[in-house]
Amino acid sequence: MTDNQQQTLEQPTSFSERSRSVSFSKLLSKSWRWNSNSTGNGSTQGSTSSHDNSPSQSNVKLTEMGEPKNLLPETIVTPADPDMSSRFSKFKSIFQSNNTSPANYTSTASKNSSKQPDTLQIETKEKKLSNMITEPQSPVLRSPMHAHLEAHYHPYTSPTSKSNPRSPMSEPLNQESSYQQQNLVNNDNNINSGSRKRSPSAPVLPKSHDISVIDNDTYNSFSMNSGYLPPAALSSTSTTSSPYQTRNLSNISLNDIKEDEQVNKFNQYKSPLRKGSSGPIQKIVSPLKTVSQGGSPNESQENIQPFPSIIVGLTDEEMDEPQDESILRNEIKTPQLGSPIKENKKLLIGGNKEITDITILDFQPTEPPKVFGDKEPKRSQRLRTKSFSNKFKDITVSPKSFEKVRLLGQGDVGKVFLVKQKNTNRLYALKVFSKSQMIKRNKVKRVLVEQDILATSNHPFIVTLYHSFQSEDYLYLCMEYCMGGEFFRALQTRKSKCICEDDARFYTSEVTAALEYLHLLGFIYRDLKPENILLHRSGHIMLSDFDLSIQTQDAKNFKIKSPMITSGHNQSAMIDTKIFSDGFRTNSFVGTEEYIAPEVIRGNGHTAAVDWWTLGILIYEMLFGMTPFKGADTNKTFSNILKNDITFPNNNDISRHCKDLIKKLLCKNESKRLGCKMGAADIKRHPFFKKVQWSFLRNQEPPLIPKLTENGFDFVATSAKNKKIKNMPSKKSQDGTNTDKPNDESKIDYSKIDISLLSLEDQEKVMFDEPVANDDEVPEDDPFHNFNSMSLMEKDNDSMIYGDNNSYGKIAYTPNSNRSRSNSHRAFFKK
Ligand SMILES: Nc1ncnc2c1ncn2[C@@H]1O[C@H](COP(=O)(O)OP(=O)(O)OP(=O)(O)O)[C@@H](O)[C@H]1O
Repeated sequence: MTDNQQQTLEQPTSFSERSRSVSFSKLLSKSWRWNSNSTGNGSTQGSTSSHDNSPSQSNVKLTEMGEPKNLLPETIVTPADPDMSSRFSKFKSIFQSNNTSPANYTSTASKNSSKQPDTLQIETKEKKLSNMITEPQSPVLRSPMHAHLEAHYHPYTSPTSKSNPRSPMSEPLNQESSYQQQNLVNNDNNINSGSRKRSPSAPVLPKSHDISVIDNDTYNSFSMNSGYLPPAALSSTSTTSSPYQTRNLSNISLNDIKEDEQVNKFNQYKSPLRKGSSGPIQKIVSPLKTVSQGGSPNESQENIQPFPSIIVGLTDEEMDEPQDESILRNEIKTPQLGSPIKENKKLLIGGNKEITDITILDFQPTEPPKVFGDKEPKRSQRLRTKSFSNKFKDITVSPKSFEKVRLLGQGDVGKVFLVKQKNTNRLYALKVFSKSQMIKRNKVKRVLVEQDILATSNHPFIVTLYHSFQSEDYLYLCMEYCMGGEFFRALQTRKSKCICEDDARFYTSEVTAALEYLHLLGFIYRDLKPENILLHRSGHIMLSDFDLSIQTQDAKNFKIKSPMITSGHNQSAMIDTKIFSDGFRTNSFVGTEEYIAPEVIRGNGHTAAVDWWTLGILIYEMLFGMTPFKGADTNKTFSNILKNDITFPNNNDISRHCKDLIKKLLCKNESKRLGCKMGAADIKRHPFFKKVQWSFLRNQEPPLIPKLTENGFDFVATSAKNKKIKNMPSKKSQDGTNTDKPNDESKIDYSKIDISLLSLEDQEKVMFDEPVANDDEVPEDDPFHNFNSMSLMEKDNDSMIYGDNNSYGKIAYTPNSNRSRSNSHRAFFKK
């Protein structure tokens, strides 16, 4: 299809107004509490949804689940505990004060948790329950996201920020708002097309929410009181009339981080979708003990589970079978290193009969030899003992090794900077997370997952992690700089906001390969969307942003010796990737509104099949410039996702095979969806990909090549300007005194500085000035102890060198004229 032809496609009218990109996940990290004093009011602050499909307009008033510090702000104060004398004690204390649920984080944290918060927690929950029963009307759903957003975008007018001064987010978020606006400007500068703005990472939400949710003839009706939808789903059922809702929220990623609670609810409730279901149908296991740092502080005592708990779905027959308890706990009884695991038939491989070719080796690390005797540093072995750890060595850089070039993007707890390594001139994308923000918003486990996936991955279509390290106040992930930025932006530069089928096939095949790889490692990505696909300077894709992903099993313990190779296809071997997540379900509410799979909305647990659903939406969006189920509001979108059949704009240019692929990926029944049998292999075998040479994907000519425009960012000038600022900013210690010291790091005691009191500009300076904290300096009871600091071996470094054709400049995307001739196996060998 030519570009001109593309212009004839139906243009979605609302699309130009749509802005998107934020993951709900980033915002719904906390649970909810019933708050009769909530500032929100459905009748006064925004109309409730008139969603006509709602059978039960049950309304409730919820607010962010009170962290203890919300209720008792004084508990935030760093306690004068002699055990907390380390530089990290302030985070430990914040962490502990946030952590009311002992099992959620480290054992030490739990030991130190006071009883008071727990009591409050329980009382709050009881109140919530009783209110749910007794208070029938006028609910307003208020979430941390609302508070965040109102403060974020309307710092002067936000009722939340005014009336809820104890919100942990108000102050920092108000600070952030200007930054984000600035960031928006930066982002806008990056593209020539201004037709559809990308929202920053935090969306504006309406001030009131209608809790009525999707009525679905096919899938039953639910209401708030049914408890079927997780709070995140409910929260996202936004109304449209709030003055605060200045942009569409459809691409906010959803994430109720409280996976443990979700799991428990899920475990207890009887799904209306399961005919004949008469009791709990899942068992909970927690195979990821290594990632057990996170979790919500808001769990009730009885719901305590180490994160992330994974639901293992068992069939009814399986439920009747007596289960070996150790299997249910996912324990692997393998006495010797390297011994094949015998007959661990169910949980490892989901009872799939076809997996007999798989031999799984136990890579459970043995105790590392103690070369230091008693003085062995107490550093975390989380990543160091993984099979891929020989890719890494001890950290070789620190924040000071980098010089900021510019801000690339911003999430709610992290900022991504383009940086230049001072001594090598290499360019990187440095993602910097504020520790205090992560603790306050329960994102600790998320960043560990992200680090895990990035460190584990070694794939051409997954962004490379070069260094990860921490300072006292920040965590750093130093990644390959993807010069082409977001694929979303590249799409926006096309006149029709879409690309032709052939080009879509290219991107789809690369995304499929990346998902296949992730699934092979046991990860479910869960947040596929054009915003999370970055473009390498070559034009190939790079998946990024893994903080919503989940590991379905502890992949470090398994290695495929002889993977099942499927036959019958005309080219490269197909691996059954589904076995790596087979039988696992998790019920977090994660994803992005327009991309979210029906099973996630239903709150019925989901599997790796959600990634194939999102792939279907992605293909659709690439081809038609809009997503297929977008509604006027979130309710409608969810309703459409659950009920509507897929329809295509009237366009004959899209082939039958392509439509068939989309239809099969967007099958609402996940057990019939393409990919449900053998994962990626099912997708790769679809006729749409008939001509795709899977083994040669990275040698194909990409359709769009990012090119730097002439008027690139003037790094030299900026750099000179930065150097003029010689002194460190004025700093206030936590007791309020001005430390006002010059930029002499040896004299700055960072442990006494409350970074959040600094201006954003000054915070950034600290980001690039703090000394690195080596792993053995981070106490075992520090919430970030398990964030390993490591550097990739130099030989693997393929990052861009600063100065290569203004590699920091503005980007344009040029169609690749070589593409049509070169995308074949033969053309590759002719070169
Ligand atoms: N490796 C990279 N190269 C170039 N740009 C990047 C890179 N990583 C991230 N970015 C930019 O920074 C933005 C934010 O990054 P990322 O999505 O990882 O952060 P986040 O906090 O998870 O944000 P979000 O809330 O949008 O998911 C991205 O949308 C992208 O524009």
